[in-house]
Amino acid sequence: MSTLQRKDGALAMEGVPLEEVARRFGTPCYVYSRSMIEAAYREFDEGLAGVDHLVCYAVKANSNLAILDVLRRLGSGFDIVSGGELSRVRAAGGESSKILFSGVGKSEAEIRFALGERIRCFNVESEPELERLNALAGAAGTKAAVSLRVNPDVDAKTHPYISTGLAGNKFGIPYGRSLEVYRHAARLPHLVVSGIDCHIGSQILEASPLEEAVDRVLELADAVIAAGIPLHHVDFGGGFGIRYREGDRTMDVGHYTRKLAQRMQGRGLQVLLEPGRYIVGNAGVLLTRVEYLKLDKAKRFAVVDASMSELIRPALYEAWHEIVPVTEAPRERATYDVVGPICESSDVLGTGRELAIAEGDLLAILSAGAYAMAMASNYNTRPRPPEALVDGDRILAIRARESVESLYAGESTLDKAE
Ligand SMILES: Cc1ncc(COP(=O)(O)O)c(C=O)c1O
Ligand SMILES: N[C@@H](CCCC[NH3+])C(=O)O
Repeated sequence: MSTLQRKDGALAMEGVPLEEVARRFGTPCYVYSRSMIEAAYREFDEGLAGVDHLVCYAVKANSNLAILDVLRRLGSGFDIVSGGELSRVRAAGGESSKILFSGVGKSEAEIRFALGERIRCFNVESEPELERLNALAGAAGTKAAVSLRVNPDVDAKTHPYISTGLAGNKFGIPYGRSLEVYRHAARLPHLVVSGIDCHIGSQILEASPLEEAVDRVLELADAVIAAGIPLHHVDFGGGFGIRYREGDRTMDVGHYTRKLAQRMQGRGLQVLLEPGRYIVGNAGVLLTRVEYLKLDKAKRFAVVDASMSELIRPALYEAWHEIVPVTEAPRERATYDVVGPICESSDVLGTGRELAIAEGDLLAILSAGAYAMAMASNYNTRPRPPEALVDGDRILAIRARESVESLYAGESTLDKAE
């Protein structure tokens, strides 16, 4: 929304008309704004300026190398959840000493890789993971820095699929067992206890659950320190919600972080956060063209060339993304379900949208910077779209469209199978 301005009826991102991006790269195509990404990162960094802190961008939201590079240049750390994300952060020049490794299912190979890269900290999610990490660090002749992800049992008041901090979720170590697990971790020879972390969910729009989690985590941090186990940092995770729909409220990140900084003054603990969506979500759009306008009895469909393969959020969470024509033109206004070409009834990008459009028109699906390309698939053997970054009045191609040949190659593997 705020990434875009309309000039003479045509939508532009920073200084670049979106029609020009579509002409250059075709559709569907993701487009991101560098200045929006930088501004969102700075809200966290400046809010926490009063305390020792590190903002660790959650790579899962969008792992494009150019975006990682933009953030690295600002001093960002990175929260990763796989060996693949670790490779990408390293390829973008991200420093190992600023990488956190989260996730409930770290494989042996991923742990070995991360130990070899000497990352900053493993956010451990279970007791068996603690044992595995200790054994692998010992075998590698090193010590692993660990933080325990505790499950504070706080209701994030978000969609149940993206709520992670309630008892009964698969994430983290139950709050009540945490102190005991800290005592055990401190005795393991190949681990160094470094911090404590939590993450209660995503797309959180109220500060109160986040603040409740801070209370719970700090209470536990005090108990851990009192038990003679020194801590270096506290990591309050990510989850900061963005505005998807005109009129929706949004998190006041500046207020939240300034309050948090005040609260952490004098504690001697570094503050870490892991925002993903807030940094890139509103900074991106998905461009798509109308293929057909179809009337089915009483219902009108706008069949576009993007689909749930490029933006699965509406199908998965019934999420709302604004859909707007890129160029305003005198057209008949009607109400459409905007759907893609995929053979699933859930391949819907928006329902009941009032639009003045015609076949061939270019549409922008807004707030598609986070969990869009990152969750894209090749379902229906569709090549994943290109990505472009707008930087002032420049358009940078930051990932080409996936090669059609590689997807369509009709090579038989039967006679080659071993
Ligand atoms: C451990 C962890 N940290 C950070 C994030 C980033 O969340 P968000 O994009 O909502 O800020 C997630 C995803 O929910 C996560 O699981
Ligand atoms: N992918 C989800 C959020 C999950 C966050 C990762 N734990 C979304 O698009 O909203």
